[in-house]
Amino acid sequence: MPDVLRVAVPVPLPQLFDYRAPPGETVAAGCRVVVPFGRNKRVGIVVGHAATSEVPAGRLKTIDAVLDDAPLIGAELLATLQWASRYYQHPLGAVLETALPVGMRQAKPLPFEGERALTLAAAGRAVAADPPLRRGTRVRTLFERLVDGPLAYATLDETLPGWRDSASALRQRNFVETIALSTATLPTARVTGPTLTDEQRAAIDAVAAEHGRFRAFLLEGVTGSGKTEVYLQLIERVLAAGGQALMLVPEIGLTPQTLRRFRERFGASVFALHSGLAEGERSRAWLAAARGDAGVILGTRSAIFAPLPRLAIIAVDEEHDASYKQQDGFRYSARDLAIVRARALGVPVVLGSATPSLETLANVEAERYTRVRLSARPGSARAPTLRVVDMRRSRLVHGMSPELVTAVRDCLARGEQALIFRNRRGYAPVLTCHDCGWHADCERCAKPMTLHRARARLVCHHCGAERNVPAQCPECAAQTLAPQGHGTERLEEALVDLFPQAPVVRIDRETTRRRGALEALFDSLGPDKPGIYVGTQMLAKGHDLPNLTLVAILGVDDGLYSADFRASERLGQLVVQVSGRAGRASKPGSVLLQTHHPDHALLGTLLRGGYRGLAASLLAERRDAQWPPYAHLALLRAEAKQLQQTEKFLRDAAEAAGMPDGIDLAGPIPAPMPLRAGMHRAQILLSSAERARLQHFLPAWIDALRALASARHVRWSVDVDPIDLY
Ligand SMILES: Nc1ncnc2c1ncn2[C@@H]1O[C@H](COP(=O)(O)OP(=O)(O)OP(=O)(O)O)[C@@H](O)[C@H]1O
Ligand SMILES: [Zn+2]
Repeated sequence: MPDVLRVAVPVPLPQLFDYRAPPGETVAAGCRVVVPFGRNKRVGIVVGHAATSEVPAGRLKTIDAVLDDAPLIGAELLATLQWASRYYQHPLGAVLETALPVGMRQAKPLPFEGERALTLAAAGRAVAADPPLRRGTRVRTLFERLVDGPLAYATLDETLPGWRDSASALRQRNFVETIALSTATLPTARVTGPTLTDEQRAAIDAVAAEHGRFRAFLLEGVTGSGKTEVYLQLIERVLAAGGQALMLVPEIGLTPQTLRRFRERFGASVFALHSGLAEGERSRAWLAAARGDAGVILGTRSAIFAPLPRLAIIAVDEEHDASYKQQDGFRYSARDLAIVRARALGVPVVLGSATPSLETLANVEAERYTRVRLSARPGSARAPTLRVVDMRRSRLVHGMSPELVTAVRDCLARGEQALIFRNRRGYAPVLTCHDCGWHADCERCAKPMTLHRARARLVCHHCGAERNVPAQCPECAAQTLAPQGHGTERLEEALVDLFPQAPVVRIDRETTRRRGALEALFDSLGPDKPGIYVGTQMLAKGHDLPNLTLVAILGVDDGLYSADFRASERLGQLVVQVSGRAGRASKPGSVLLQTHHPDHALLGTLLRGGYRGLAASLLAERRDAQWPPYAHLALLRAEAKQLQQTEKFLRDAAEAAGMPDGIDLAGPIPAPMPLRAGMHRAQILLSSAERARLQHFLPAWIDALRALASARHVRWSVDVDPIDLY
């Protein structure tokens, strides 16, 4: 009778821990248990059983409590987590720590499973016909909405921003109360979708034909072609058949529109799952998924670990997006795990993008994935025209060429909206002294600090260090300190100056810090008024702005000459995605790309062949150079206070590696940013034509690294399938 439980405990140690089950009890894999751990108690997950343990019988401890009667994590999810732990070389306990919401990791009863909703209380219902509330006020609006029945908090968040203040006013008069509804009883607001285009219908049919079978699809649809509509209708079919759907998006905060569209279509069975949620809400969504109450989980990266017993389809929108890869701790790719889970479950998975990653395109080329296409925008909308503006001979106005300024003026005169894209927040990327050439650098990163003028601070965008703006040059005492270059803050100032009549809305991390700020900014300009958006890549993602017809792209030049192997791919994706915001409805859109390098090969390829042309040429380059997707990488990063410590560790690591068969080992080499936040950084890059060779090699090597004396003085990590070498 095997009575040893193998338990994963959320600690950064690679092994499982053995415990004895309480006498006479069986505890299934996937259940949470409370275990004594050192001097503390921990909540762990039972991963398996064994007949015997290496721990001597006398020292084998018994678990304190079993928290779940039935497994909280089903067999498929547990298997996926174990696979991910092995593949990404990260301890299973720590993997579980990433996968489970905090609420699930506590030795507490599970939070209640209902959905919080606001409803009229008895006093409110009594006056429902003629409420004593002034007409046209927000309080009255909220009240009137509730007359039709209870509304979930989530629905109110989507449809009545700021409703909480009105709710407290109503609560004071005992007109409303909060109740917990099971999701099944919540009224759903159903909106039907548009008539599909032939291509959309073909895409849906192709995927739906694989219901109940694993198959990976690339939904390659130009920007604005209606990919979201394809996901929505596929999910509709899955729900009708009693299944659940998992939909991953890069960042929910950036695209509140998406959540709104899902809620309109599927009502309260849609649960959002992302890091911006309060802990209680996260747990609630997670449990609703686990119990099968949630029909759709719409979430960011970590939602890939949602337990979904009836999962029947997975969709990953903007699959090329870097946010799917976690960049610290457990460095998994949610996009890749979507494939792993879909295969384990035997369900279709759809990766969608207008600018697919080269990995995914290579998988299509190798016939592992099936491509379905949306080649045009629905209705009268056309793809925008792209033109390169040569800055070399023009006299710039606040960093903008006269051509660009004219185009913005014309756009506003037509009553339309323009988007000025610059991927640099702050006022100016550098502050220099005109007399002696001094510039303000971060001492801990040896890189220029960005001037934030409104806050009157210099900020390092690499480590977050801040300081006051000096009144005079610290080197030569001249009073000639001047900002160099243009960030979004400075462009905003310039645009207000140039176009005093037009509203200018800046969208970047500074202006959207508060919850709901992004939506408020979009609302402030509204869908029809003429005006200007200026901002960073936050503006590149998924926004659907019908009156936006001009996109101006500034400052891509850094990206043209970056050393990172993925820089060209990323730049192409960014340009195409930002461009895709123009002309999405009936009016035609145009894009101006301002550069000092109009003859650069990348721009030429992009202009002539679009993203597909660029991707084909980049794939050929990667094949020649044996870079991913034609090779597989693992990166050992190390950093320490002293350079010698980093170097010593990496030399030892290289020695421990020896000369593994079929694996190229490059390094130790300095990291692209050799100094960051005061730490000296370097790395070793492993590369192999065969994934299996790396997978075979890494575990023993990592064990050896853990045992190195020099490892004690450094922070190190191994990144499997790194998306950059930064
Ligand atoms: N069949 C259709 N008929 C009419 N309008 C449609 C149809 N399908 C989608 N649309 C509309 O077209 C616009 C773009 O669709 P959607 O946002 O789904 O595109 P997308 O491919 O996801 O775009 P992107 O990748 O650029 O974010 C939306 O306003 C959507 O409502
Ligand atoms: Zn710094």
